[in-house]
Amino acid sequence: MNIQTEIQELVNDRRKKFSQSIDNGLVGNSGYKAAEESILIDAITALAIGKNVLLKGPTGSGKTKLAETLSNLFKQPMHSINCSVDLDAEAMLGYKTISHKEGVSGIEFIEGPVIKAMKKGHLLYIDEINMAKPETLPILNGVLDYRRTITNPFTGEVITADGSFGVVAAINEGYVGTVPLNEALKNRFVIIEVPYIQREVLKEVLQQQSRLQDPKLIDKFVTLSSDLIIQVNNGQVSEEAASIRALIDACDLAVYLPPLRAIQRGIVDKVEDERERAAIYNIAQTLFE
Ligand SMILES: Nc1ncnc2c1ncn2[C@@H]1O[C@H](COP(=O)(O)OP(=O)(O)OP(=O)(O)O)[C@@H](O)[C@H]1O
Repeated sequence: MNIQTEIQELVNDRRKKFSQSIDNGLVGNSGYKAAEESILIDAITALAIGKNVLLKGPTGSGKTKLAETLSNLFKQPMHSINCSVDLDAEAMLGYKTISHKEGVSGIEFIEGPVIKAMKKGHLLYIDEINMAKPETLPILNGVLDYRRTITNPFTGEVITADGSFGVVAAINEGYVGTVPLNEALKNRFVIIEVPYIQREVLKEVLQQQSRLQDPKLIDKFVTLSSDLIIQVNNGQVSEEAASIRALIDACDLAVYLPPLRAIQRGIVDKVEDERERAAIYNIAQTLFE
């Protein structure tokens, strides 16, 4: 068998195994539920063959949930970096500190998430990758390409990642405070789009993750979400109005408060623009009054 066929079989086996896990519900009730199966299968396949995966989607679309689900499926713990303008090499790689062991003082290096994940062959999750300053992440270029290697600038140690090391990143393009992702960085990833789930899949997620149990109310919230997504696509309201996180908040509140007030607190008031807020509230009124 030539090497290409072998790789193909490896991937097929892994896909089969994971498709079965998905079919058998091993992703679990609290796992990521995909709008289309290809999202999960492609992310699994890319990781299985050693590609870096970039999850691209709006706020509250389940990117973190998907990363956690991948970590569970691969049985690989996940180490996270949360990007911000303050992110620096120390937050990614680690830092030196004074240690006192058995009465002797010395300098110790405390490993950060990148080094830990590389050495242990775990997953590295880089959240909001486009929130970091453009000059911060290039230090990871060698980690993110075929070299899988970094020279720790604080210790001089050359680290090559364990074979099972994997990288998942998340990006929310266009969100306030983000910068366009550097091309060389983006080029090192396979892109998986993570859209908002709708209809039956959304219903399942609400049933499993929110406190709300009333099936009629859940159906109305699912319709509200579809209507909001239409408005988002028409450019009438901003993407965050359709966030599943916000919808779960509104459903949870609706167990205790009148639904319209729950929607006001959970969804409407999270949106900045006055006109958008009024548009969302009007849609909710037509469904819940
Ligand atoms: N497809 C999905 N399957 C399961 N849960 C989902 C899905 N989409 C959203 N959720 C739920 O919605 C909430 C928000 O999801 P999550 O935090 O993963 O979003 P995110 O895309 O990482 O958001 P952000 O960009 O703001 O960090 C979580 O409670 C998550 O469980």
